[in-house]
Amino acid sequence: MDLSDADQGSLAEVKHVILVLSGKGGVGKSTMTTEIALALRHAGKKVGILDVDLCGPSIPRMLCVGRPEVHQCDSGWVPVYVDSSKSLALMSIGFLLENPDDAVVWRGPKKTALIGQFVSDVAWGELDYLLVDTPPGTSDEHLSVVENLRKHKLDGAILVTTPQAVSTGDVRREITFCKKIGLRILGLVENMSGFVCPHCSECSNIFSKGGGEDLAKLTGSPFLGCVPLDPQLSSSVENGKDFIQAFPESATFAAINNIVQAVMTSLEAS
Ligand SMILES: Nc1ncnc2c1ncn2[C@@H]1O[C@H](COP(=O)(O)OP(=O)(O)OP(=O)(O)O)[C@@H](O)[C@H]1O
Ligand code: SF4
Repeated sequence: MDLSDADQGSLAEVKHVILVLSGKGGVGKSTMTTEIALALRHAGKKVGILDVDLCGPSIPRMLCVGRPEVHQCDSGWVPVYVDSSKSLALMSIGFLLENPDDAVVWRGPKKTALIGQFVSDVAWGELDYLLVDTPPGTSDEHLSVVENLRKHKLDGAILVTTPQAVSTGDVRREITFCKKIGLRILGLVENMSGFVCPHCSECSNIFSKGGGEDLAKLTGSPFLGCVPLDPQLSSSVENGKDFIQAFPESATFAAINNIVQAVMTSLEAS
């Protein structure tokens, strides 16, 4: 879609916007959003994360920013910068909620209005990539995010799944959702694919592996790669530590980095 800068509002200086989706909760969508953002920053990109997961905004905890006071400027809400170089910016719906538990009981129109405002009113400034972390599933909130982003800018979606979720069909529903609304699937990520031993770094496939890749082939979607279940990743995420900075030689970082390189190649070539 070719829009003038004025039409693109606060996303005028954002080069690429990517939605991160998952068919069900707990598959590691927020973890993947965070790690993809950190890996993009590691690759020298300016990155933003918009966390619209009203029912569980977990990115602020993963990036150790707590609940800062959010300020407004003439062009909208000022995002919170995770680092002093201002190369990673975050805006979470959790920052604006007086009581985060309230959102769970809000009715659809209130959620939809807040999401609409959120998408248009953050003063991102110049960014290479904006990742949008959504609630699990395919609901009206997703449609609202997609509709609002499409008025501005939207490249496509990364779908996160686990080997078990592939077999339950959740990810198939997600693929159908994207196809129905004409949203480009940038690719599938199979998370928690194998277990990395914290003692010897050997990766064992506890659950069946490769279902994500097969499904991607079957549905004509790109497959971006597998990320193993790694205790060091989960403890970094739980403690708000930068996994990539702490374990740059790990197989898990290599896997995340391959995914990021594939996304950059696909978007920057087109
Ligand atoms: N590859 C991984 N290795 C180890 N732990 C992981 C991995 N991916 C996710 N986790 C852990 O799994 C838990 C769930 O992850 P996360 O919160 O990212 O899921 P989610 O899909 O965003 O869930 P929801 O949408 O319900 O918020 C977290 O404790 C996270 O640390
Ligand atoms: S993979 Fe090897 S080092 Fe790790 S727990 Fe199993 S036997 Fe021990």
